[in-house]
Amino acid sequence: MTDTIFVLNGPNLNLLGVREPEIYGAETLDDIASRLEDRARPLDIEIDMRQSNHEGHLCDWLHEAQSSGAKAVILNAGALTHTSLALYDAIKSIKTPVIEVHVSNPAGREAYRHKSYVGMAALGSIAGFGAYGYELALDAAAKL
Ligand SMILES: O=C1C[C@@](O)(C(=O)O)C[C@@H](O)[C@@H]1O
Repeated sequence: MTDTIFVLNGPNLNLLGVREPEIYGAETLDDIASRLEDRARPLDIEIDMRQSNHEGHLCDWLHEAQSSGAKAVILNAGALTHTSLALYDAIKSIKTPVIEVHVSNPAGREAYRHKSYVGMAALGSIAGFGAYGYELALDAAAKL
């Protein structure tokens, strides 16, 4: 049976590749999606890649990950990482494992990026490896 992994992306990540490339690199979200699909295919995993600039969509999709029986969620919540108690609660509300991903390394950046509500609820976190972090997260999710 083919497993599905949700890859959820929050605010401003639709602008990856354009937005502050010195921090976030040149790869777009579409580039990342196609590399994830290539990596997932031989593992018999389907990638469901989504992006929204709205917190509620991310909460709804976390709930949907559980109700649809997804194997795991890879979540880059963007700036909501550092502010969203609603995302913390949504992750805590589901049994589906959630892996936090960041392109940059928030722990090495401004103090207001050091706290992660997502990281406090997630199974584990990957940060600072650029877009490749999504592939690392997929490998980790595939092993669960
Ligand atoms: O939007 C983002 C992107 C980010 O999640 C990352 O992938 O490095 C890090 C966040 O601090 C920032 O607000």
